[in-house]
Amino acid sequence: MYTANKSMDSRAFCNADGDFLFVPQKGNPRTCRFLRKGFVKLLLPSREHLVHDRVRPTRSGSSRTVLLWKPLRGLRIITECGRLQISPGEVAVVPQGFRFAIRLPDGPSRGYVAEIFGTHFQLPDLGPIGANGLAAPRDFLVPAAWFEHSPRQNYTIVQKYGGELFTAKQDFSPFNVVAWHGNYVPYKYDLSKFCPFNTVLVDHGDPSINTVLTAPTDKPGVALLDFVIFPPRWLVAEHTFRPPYYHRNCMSEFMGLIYGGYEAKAEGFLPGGASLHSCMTPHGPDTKTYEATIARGEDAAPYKLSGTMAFMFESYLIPRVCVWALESPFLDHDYYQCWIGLKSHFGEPHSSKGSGT
Ligand SMILES: O=C(O)Cc1cc(O)ccc1O
Ligand SMILES: [Fe+2]
Repeated sequence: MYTANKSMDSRAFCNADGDFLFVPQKGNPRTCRFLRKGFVKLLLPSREHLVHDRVRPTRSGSSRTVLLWKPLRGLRIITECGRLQISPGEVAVVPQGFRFAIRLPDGPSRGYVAEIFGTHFQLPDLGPIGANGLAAPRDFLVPAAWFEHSPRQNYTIVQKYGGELFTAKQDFSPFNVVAWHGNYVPYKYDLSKFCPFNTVLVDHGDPSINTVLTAPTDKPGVALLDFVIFPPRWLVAEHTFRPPYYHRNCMSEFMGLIYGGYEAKAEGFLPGGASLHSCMTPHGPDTKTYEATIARGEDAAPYKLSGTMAFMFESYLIPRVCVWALESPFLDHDYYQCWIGLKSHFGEPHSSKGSGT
């Protein structure tokens, strides 16, 4: 997880070890007001970026809708191939070996980063889904060539190699590539473009159905890293406990929340926070979510989860939690409390005479 309050100036980073996946969660909110909905639509990739949507009284006594748009700018990533601007709700991949600098055009930023070694991200096989669905290749955007011309004194390149950081000085900008072609390149993706699939009758599908990008291993079914999202979608399953099931997983699950709430946690899991359920650690919805779901009963109508974007980094490798995280004052020592009070809603088995069951 990162926080940043200063742009990289005369400084670039290069990861010789692996690829980075950036998931910005928050930038400096700038509130803009537009009274004409049509205008807003032109500017916004999706409604999910509308943080507030309120009805305000006007002087004449009638009320009108005021849309408050918070663009929540995230990061400007300058790479040797050009520049990528990513806001919360978008993600970017900078593959191994690219030099890049991060600028904060709108002030401090915070978010999540995953690093993978030994392979690269790719789209998951769609299997029986066929040709179309989930993340479409056309929505992955690559930068246009951009370069800095003027000489730069004392430019520092920080190179991560074998887990250590090395620095080198040079008197020119590394962003001096005037044109490029090829397919090994940084890219970005807007998560609101994702086309989610979900059960339309019964049962709860595995979250792997919402894999945006995967870094596969040579063992089918387990990934070095799956980047999975939990986007806005309809829940319609009948005779089904619709939230995530209670489970243990052979992979480890690191989850973050970009905005909104997460369907399995009524309390405690906030945007910008994270949870880690290591391999084989049992987990599932908190007591409040469980009780609310049971109370809705068997005949719950179709229901839309909206205004939310959670994600999971899921890996077959066992993550080691660093000292910084373990000693963080923000560590939730009481996390287990979210399951206190879970109780069975099963009744006594019906005794029907002579049935023997
Ligand atoms: O644990 C979690 O909240 C993530 C998750 C979501 C889901 O819908 C099914 C399985 C799963 O691990
Ligand atoms: Fe899980």
